[in-house]
Order: sequence, then C-alpha cells, then structure tokens
Amino acid sequence: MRLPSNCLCDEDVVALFEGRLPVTANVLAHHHAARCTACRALLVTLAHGDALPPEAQPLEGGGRCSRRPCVTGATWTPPEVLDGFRLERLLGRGGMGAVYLARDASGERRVALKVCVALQPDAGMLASFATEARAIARIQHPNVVTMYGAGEFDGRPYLVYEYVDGKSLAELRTPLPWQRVFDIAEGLASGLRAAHQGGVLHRDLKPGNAILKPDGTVKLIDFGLATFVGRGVTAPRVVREVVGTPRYMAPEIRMGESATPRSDLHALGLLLFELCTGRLPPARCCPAALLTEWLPGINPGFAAVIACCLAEDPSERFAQADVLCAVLEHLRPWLASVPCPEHIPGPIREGLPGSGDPHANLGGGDLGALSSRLIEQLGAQAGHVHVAREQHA
Ligand SMILES: Nc1ncnc2c1ncn2[C@@H]1O[C@H](COP(=O)(O)OP(=O)(O)OP(=O)(O)O)[C@@H](O)[C@H]1O
Repeated sequence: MRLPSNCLCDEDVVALFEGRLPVTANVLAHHHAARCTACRALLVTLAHGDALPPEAQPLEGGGRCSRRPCVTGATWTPPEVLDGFRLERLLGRGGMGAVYLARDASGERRVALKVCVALQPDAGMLASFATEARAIARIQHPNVVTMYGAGEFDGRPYLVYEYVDGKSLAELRTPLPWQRVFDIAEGLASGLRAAHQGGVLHRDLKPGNAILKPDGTVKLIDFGLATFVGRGVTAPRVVREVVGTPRYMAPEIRMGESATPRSDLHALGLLLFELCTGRLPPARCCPAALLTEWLPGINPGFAAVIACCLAEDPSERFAQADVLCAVLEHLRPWLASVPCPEHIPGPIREGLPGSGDPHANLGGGDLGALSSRLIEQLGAQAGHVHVAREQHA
C-alpha cells in the first residue's frame, strides 16, 4: 500500500516494526501516526499485538527506543528437568522467552516457569528478566500473578510463578457481555492499583497479559517491560523510551513521552473497550458514544469510565488506578438495575440522551468532558472527589 506523501511508506513501516528505523525517524513516525488516521490504522493493522521492547537502542539526544526481541528463530531446547523443576508442557511463548507448566521438586505444586530460551540471551533480555522479578517482588495481590522465585540455569535466567489455570483475555471470544467485562475491569483495576501503589508501571497491558480463571479471578502477568516510579527510585528516569505494544500504546507514549499511571490506564481502557465490542476504538472516535451506540444496554456510567480511561489528553484520565477502583466500586450496586435510566443514580442520568440534559447527545471532546463530569459526580458520591480533583490539578 502506498500512502500519500509525508505519510509512512511501506519500507518505513517494515523498518519500524523490525526496529531498523533510525531513532529520529522512529520518533517522527510515531509522532506522525499519532495525528494521521491512515498511518495509525496501518500500524494498528500490522501490529497484531506484538510488543516493541527492550533491546535498547541509543537515541540521538540521549533517549532510547526499546524493542522486544522476538523469540521465533532458533531457540534453546530446555531439559526435561530444569533445576529440579520437571517441565510438563509449553504454556506460551512470547518476546522474552517461553513459559512452561512444570512441577516443583516435591512433585506437589504446579508452577509456570518462564525461561529465556534465546540461543544467546542479550543484555536487553537479561535486564528484562531482572526488571520483571523486581517489579513482581514489589506487588502481592490476588489480581497479580505471584512469583515464587527466580534462578539461572545454563546461563539463562528463569522465573518461577504460580500456575494460573485459565485463559488469557486474548483467547476469549469477544465481544463479551459488558457485565462480565465490568467484573474483569474490577480485577484488573485492583491489580493495577497494587502495582501503582508499589511504584510499578506495567507499560504492556494488553489482553495477552492477563489470565482469567474459571472462577472469574483475573490476574495480571508479564511485568517484563515494567518501570519504577515514586518512592525507592533513586535516580529520576531521564531517558525517553517508546516501550510497549503498538496497538495498546497511549498517544503520548507513541510520541515518546514517559510512561505514567495514566498511560497504563489508557491501555486498560483499550483492553476493556475491545472486550466489550470485539475491536479497538477507531481513531478519533468518541468511545462513550460508540459504546452506548453499539451496546445499547451498557451501563452509561461504565461506558463513561472506559471513555475516561481513553481520553487522548492524559490529564483528562483518572490520575491513578485507585480512583478508577473507587468509581467502579461505586457503580457496582447499580449494575443489576441498568440499563433503565430511571434506575441509574441521578448524576449519571442527567447526562443521558433524552433526559433533557443540555449535555445529552454530545459528541467528540464534549462527551469526554461529560464523562469527566460523570466520573467526578460518581467520585463525589463515593467521597473520592477530592482525590480526583487533587490528582487532576
Ligand atoms: N503464571 C502463568 N500461568 C499460566 N500461564 C502463563 C503464566 N505466565 C505466562 N503464561 C502463558 O505464557 C504466555 C507468555 O507469557 P508472558 O506474556 O509472560 O511472556 P512474554 O515472553 O513476556 O510474552 P510477550 O512478549 O507476549 O509479552 C502467556 O500469554 C500465557 O499464556
């Protein structure tokens, strides 16, 4: 496909995905794609959920672009027993390595063993394993996979995780009923809150990085691209990185800005939108309007929550996952009685089409503003408005 001049040509796009694009061109390409619907659509189509990560390339001007090496070529074959763990079967393979279902030495406990299987693990891969171990060690939460230990075998790092017997969200048939998505949203938001409170940004939230158990519990996995913020971080991070999976990157990340809790929340918004509708939102759409149009029964408060996560401008998103958790918690009692507008709390009902509210039937940024207003009203009812206001300030 040839695109109009100034747009990304095929060679640029291929070079971009293979990490061969010179760093300045890479940043310009992301910058352009953030504004150009055609190029963004092309990149989204090509991305197919593959992550762009840690094989750090020095950037002109002191930044760096990170790209996840792909473990699809020649790889190391693990032994049947690795450091006492008997490998049973391959659970999955990603950019960092392979994950095996294994039994620990007692034979009693099933674990998920994540092993770096590249023939020659490079510094980026080793660093990514170390980051993942450090990040997970900071978080203990039922919605985040538990790490039992870490080790090295044959010069390869490995991580030992609880085995989460379930399906990744990427394996689910979508669209899901929005009520199920709401349950998943609560779990993911709680897991993300624990990560953020531990000073960890995930930076690669996507359906393939969350596993849903048959009992409905959802767990975040794969902190290999995490970064650390807040207390305990000695040196502020000055490097700029384009890290993550292109399809799920927040607009500001595509433009080379640093990750924040708000960029994680944007990825969560995309994930929730996709679970509800079976697709990612089109460029420059109004997510709340689309959700209510495509899913007429959706709780409008929940649609507004997803839209708030998806705001283009990070300052219009929830500041932290804890605010999102509080809002979801407050919405929960109203779920059983939706979609009838008269059963929805007054402040939410005000904004509904046909309610006589001057804000009803708004589009674009107006609806984004409306979403913020709804969220704030919900927050006020929940006693959290001061949190939202302070964090928006
Ligand atoms: N604790 C676990 N329990 C069960 N399955 C797991 C577990 N951890 C990972 N998996 C499976 O292994 C797959 C790859 O895991 P993971 O995402 O951690 O690897 P990765 O190399 O970092 O992948 P990616 O490049 O896609 O981010 C997952 O999609 C999942 O199916």
